[in-house]
Amino acid sequence: MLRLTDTSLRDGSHHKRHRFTAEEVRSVVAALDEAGVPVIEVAHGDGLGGSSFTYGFSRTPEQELISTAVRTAKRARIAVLMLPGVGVKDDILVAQDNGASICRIATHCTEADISVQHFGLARDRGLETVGFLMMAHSQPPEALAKQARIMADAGCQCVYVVDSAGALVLEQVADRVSALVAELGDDAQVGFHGHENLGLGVANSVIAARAGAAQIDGSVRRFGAGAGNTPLEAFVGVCDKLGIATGVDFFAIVDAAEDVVRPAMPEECLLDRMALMMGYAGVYSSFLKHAYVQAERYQVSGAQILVRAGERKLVGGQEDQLIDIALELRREQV
Ligand SMILES: CC[C@H](O)CC(=O)C(=O)O
Ligand SMILES: [Mn+2]
Repeated sequence: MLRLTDTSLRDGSHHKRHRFTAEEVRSVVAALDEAGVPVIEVAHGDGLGGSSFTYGFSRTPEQELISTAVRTAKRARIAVLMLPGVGVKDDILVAQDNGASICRIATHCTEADISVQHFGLARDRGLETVGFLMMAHSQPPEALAKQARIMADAGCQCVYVVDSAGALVLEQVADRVSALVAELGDDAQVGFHGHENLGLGVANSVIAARAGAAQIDGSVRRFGAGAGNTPLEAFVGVCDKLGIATGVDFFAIVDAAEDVVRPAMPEECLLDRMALMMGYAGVYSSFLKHAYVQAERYQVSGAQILVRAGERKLVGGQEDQLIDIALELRREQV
């Protein structure tokens, strides 16, 4: 059975500018759990420890949201995400004390070696582990496979091809997933995390599953960064039609999307000009809200900021360079 993880309470945190309340987490977890979603990720959008001036402060401490999710879920397991350097190892331990049982460690897709001690710690503590190779469009399949090997050797049980920019197109997903499957064999599973910036989340996820991915991420109602993530309810429906078992009830997840998750969203995640630029230029989806802020502050085009961010090949953590780009555009205008 394909294992699905809903990321709306983590990736959706970017779209909501990290303003989740405990009540929203309770109602979303209850609805997804009832629909049979097996894993629900909860954390600040930028992972454990992300609440900061750089990334935006959480309205509710993330550990409180995690323990609320754990207390609410009857069957689903609660996962957390952390980026080494944004969070620290103690954050993982606190999340485990609060009941999280899956630890997802994310690095830029050329930097897997910074995750080694985190996977070691998580496995020593009995946590299930997942690795995120972010911005996977930026590296060829063979290079990604080598990075996946580093994670698997460190104790990662499933390495994800993470299309952070929503820039991968069909075969590009298949090639990357297949390369990881070939490299990892029985040592670790492979997963896929998509974004909708070119409107391909569901198609890319089907292709990933056909190429051997055993775990797929999505967010109900696309509630995620950029144009959002693969809409999980649509993906479940497509899987039903293709005969791919997910264990999730299509009708229940559609109701959850409409009646519970949508009211928790500030607005729909749009496939608009800014989102399309990210997919086209290969920009980290979580830069979207930061680009809006700098475009407004310096009165320049947000789309142009994103196009230049793609040209500069910025990676997560370089949000401040959006300010440099905005200033550059401003100087050119003057
Ligand atoms: C900041 C972490 C990032 O949002 C992880 C992720 O979901 C992605 O790279 O797509
Ligand atoms: Mn994402």
